[in-house]
Amino acid sequence: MVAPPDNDVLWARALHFTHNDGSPALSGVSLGVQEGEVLAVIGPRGSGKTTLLRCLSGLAAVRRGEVWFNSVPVHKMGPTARERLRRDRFSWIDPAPSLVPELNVWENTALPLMLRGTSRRRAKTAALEWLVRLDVGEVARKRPHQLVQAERQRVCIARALAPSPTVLFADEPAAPLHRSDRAQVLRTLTTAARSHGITVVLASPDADPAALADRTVTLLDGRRVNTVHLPPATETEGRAACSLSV
Ligand SMILES: Nc1ncnc2c1ncn2[C@@H]1O[C@H](COP(=O)(O)OP(=O)(O)OP(=O)(O)O)[C@@H](O)[C@H]1O
Repeated sequence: MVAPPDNDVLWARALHFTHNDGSPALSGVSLGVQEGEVLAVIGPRGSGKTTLLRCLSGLAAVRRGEVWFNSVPVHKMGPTARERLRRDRFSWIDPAPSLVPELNVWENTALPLMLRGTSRRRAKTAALEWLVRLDVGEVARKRPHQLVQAERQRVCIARALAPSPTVLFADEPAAPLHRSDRAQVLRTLTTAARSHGITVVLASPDADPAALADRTVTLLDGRRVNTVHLPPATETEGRAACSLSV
């Protein structure tokens, strides 16, 4: 077994992944992510971006290939150890916002901090700061159902940044936003991550985030390729963006 390079916070080698129904998702992907780097993973729908992020973050168990986090072999961890790793070191943003309906916005944002042992008071202060930064400070006391989709997604982004994770996995984080909001939200996310030294792995079906990233990796049919033709962002917006009208 070859040890990963010292300056890579994440490192994957010859990653293969097949879904339970036999659908192939990754076919020998290798990559390294350096500490503090913003890495864009781009590729068309179904190219394996989500599966790659799930494998790197320990959400999906790796059966063939290796994933290392800070020289720790994630591929050898059991489900409990991977869950602890995700709770303590990683954050995740889904393309569609998902919040706890019974909690208000600041409580949702503070939750990951409290799960990591931060006091409620300190977690609330941090949550409110991040909500203001994401332009949703004024809805801090509302419940998720009182927000529009774009606001809920901004809350999810604040929640992911609030604990200052070592790595933030962002799977199409701007998908539910109007096109005019996307660049601003992606810029806020990447700027905030850089100022806090957070490593970001950001998946996108269009090339828009590449301009904000330090480096771009392109996937096609579960493999890394050098270039791929991607349709303009307007054609890749999909269902989430269509359902968002304020
Ligand atoms: N739960 C699943 N069961 C079976 N096949 C799946 C599952 N999830 C994804 N796949 C398949 O695995 C391949 C990679 O999917 P993945 O979601 O990782 O790609 P993606 O690039 O993130 O696409 P998208 O932008 O549509 O989310 C595709 O062929 C997809 O149909």
